Amino acid sequence: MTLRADAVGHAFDGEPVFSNVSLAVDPGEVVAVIGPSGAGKTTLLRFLALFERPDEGTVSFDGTDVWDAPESDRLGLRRRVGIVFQEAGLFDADVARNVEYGLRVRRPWSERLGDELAGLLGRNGTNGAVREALDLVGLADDADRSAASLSGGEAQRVSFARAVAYEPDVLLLDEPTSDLDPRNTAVIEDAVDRACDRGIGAVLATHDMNQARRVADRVAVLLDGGVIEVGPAERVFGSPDDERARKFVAGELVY
Ligand SMILES: Nc1ncnc2c1ncn2[C@@H]1O[C@H](COP(=O)(O)OP(=O)(O)OP(=O)(O)O)[C@@H](O)[C@H]1O
Repeated sequence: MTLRADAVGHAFDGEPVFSNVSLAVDPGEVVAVIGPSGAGKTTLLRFLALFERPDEGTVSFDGTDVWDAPESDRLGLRRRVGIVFQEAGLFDADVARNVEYGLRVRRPWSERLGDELAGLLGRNGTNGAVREALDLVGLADDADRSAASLSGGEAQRVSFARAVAYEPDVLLLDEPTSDLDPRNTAVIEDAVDRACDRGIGAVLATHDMNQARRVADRVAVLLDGGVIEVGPAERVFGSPDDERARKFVAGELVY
């Protein structure tokens, strides 16, 4: 499934953030959105997550304009997106419960009812998906640990597992490793790779140019109120067309 923003623009309290932004993510690809603080990376991800509607432009899934669709369809489409924020946001329960939560809230209620019945019969029904997701982030043996006992890096890996557990079509990753050490960062980057090998598309907002180089197939540079450059990572980092993009990726633009 392709998630696409077309000619999206938005202003907060009369202050434009960006205009005419178009970006698509296809199955299996990682698109990095890089740009200085305040450029609107999070705002763009929030539109792609269907959290809110942009002032201008459209957001569509496989050609279906999300905000033109009936609300019930929109809720269904929203379930096809997994989101990982900068902060893990786990609740006070064990690791497995936290990951399972993703499965429960994202699935239609009829399927959840199936889980409840399975639970009443003494079987969880979601164990396989939980274990697989934890395995992706190297925490398969930590399912029973309490979330409160995790390090920040481990908590963020659980948050990633929670987002992939129900097999979304698209993952939106908003600075998922900006607070993490290199080892935990590498685990998450590897998990992104493996999730995309399974056909999940990902949009990664990051300050970390090296991360974008390592992980992204395509890169969009969001700067000065718009996407000033978008293309294969190699080209955007190697020979961008836009002079501001060149300076930005070279670390010569100071904001
Ligand atoms: N809900 C809001 N109300 C008012 N202004 C907002 C709101 N959300 C974002 N903004 C403003 O929009 C601009 C873009 O913010 P956004 O968080 O999308 O940038 P960003 O590129 O993600 O920044 P960072 O890299 O620091 O996270 C900023 O000037 C911010 O202050």
